[in-house]
Amino acid sequence: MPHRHTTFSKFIIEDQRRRGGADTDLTALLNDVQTACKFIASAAARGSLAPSAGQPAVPAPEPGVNVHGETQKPLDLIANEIMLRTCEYGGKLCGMASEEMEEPYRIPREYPRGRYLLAFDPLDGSSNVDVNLTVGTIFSILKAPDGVDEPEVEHFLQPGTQQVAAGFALYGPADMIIATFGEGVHGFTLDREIGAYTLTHPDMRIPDHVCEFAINSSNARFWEPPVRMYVEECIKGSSGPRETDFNMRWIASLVAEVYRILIRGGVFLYPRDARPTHKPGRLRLLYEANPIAMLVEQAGGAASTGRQRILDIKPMALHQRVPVILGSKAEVERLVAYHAAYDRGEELTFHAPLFGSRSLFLASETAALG
Ligand SMILES: O=P(O)(O)OC[C@H]1O[C@](O)(COP(=O)(O)O)[C@@H](O)[C@@H]1O
Ligand SMILES: [Mg+2]
Ligand SMILES: [Mg+2]
Repeated sequence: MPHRHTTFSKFIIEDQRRRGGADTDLTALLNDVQTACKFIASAAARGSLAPSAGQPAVPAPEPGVNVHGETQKPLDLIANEIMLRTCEYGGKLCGMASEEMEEPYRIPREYPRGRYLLAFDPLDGSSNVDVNLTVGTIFSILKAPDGVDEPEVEHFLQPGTQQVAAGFALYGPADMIIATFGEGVHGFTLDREIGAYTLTHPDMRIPDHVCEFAINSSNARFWEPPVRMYVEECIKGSSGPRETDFNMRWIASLVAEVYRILIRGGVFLYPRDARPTHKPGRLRLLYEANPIAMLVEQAGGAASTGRQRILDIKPMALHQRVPVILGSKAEVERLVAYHAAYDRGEELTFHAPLFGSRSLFLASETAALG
């Protein structure tokens, strides 16, 4: 077992040796990613204060509206610039894809190119920046197909099972990195005194016991019946079919929700819904759902769209959205079973004080979702 307080860099090298294959390119790339996260952590921690003397001035473009139609926050773009500038010159990458950039970013010709692709969400939970809540950065590392050093969109469209490493940084009361390098999930806390992420949570496992669910209930009227039924049962608690009480959480920061689930179990849902914008879901496959799904599965949980294992999805577009249901395995399997029963046209039966007196749902309900 690695020694606690082992640094992130040392852990990666030891982990590779233990698993019989040093990959200095991957180690170097992961070190660039952790350096970028330190810079973003420092920028996030300064909040509305001007950049400190020691912090590199990051000339970020003016915030606008990104490819998703979302208004960008200044920190979205500062974080994006930090990721690009910190990871582009190390010689391990041939391209990057970001939530904040419509097209892939190719490594400038003056830098050597490598065999990896990096997809990232520079700042996750952006709506929480102005209210000083936990945000993060999500990253996914893939191999570029052999011979490719001018990556096109299609080269990033690999199923999540092809990821060689994935993780997220948390910028909160403590700054952390939660990562998997293909075997297990490990948590590192930034020791601000020495400026290093050190191992504090080796081999994280998602507890099976569940008493919390996370979903944005303000969207309830748009949900499909399987999701409605699941949430209704949780809300009914010990007086309902689940015979146990549940608590609800919604932080509106995927990274913070997933970290909570890694620590104390539970389930997170951002399902597809009837709104034209959310029919395919809200979260993005390449740099949100896939890296998180790899972490969750490596920690003994499950991640599904409700109908398909997320890591098996063949991506069709760089910024593709997918429904996301993840967390403690048994809960995800329960939701998958509800979706399957529903898609077979079976009636989903529950008593619905919240949704009015109707207690039976028929497959025709799906019609509204098209
Ligand atoms: O605002 P909503 O609908 O509650 O959605 C919150 C979700 O959107 C996100 O903020 C999307 O991520 P970004 O902030 O990177 O765009 C997730 O972190 C979070 O789970
Ligand atoms: Mg995000
Ligand atoms: Mg983001």
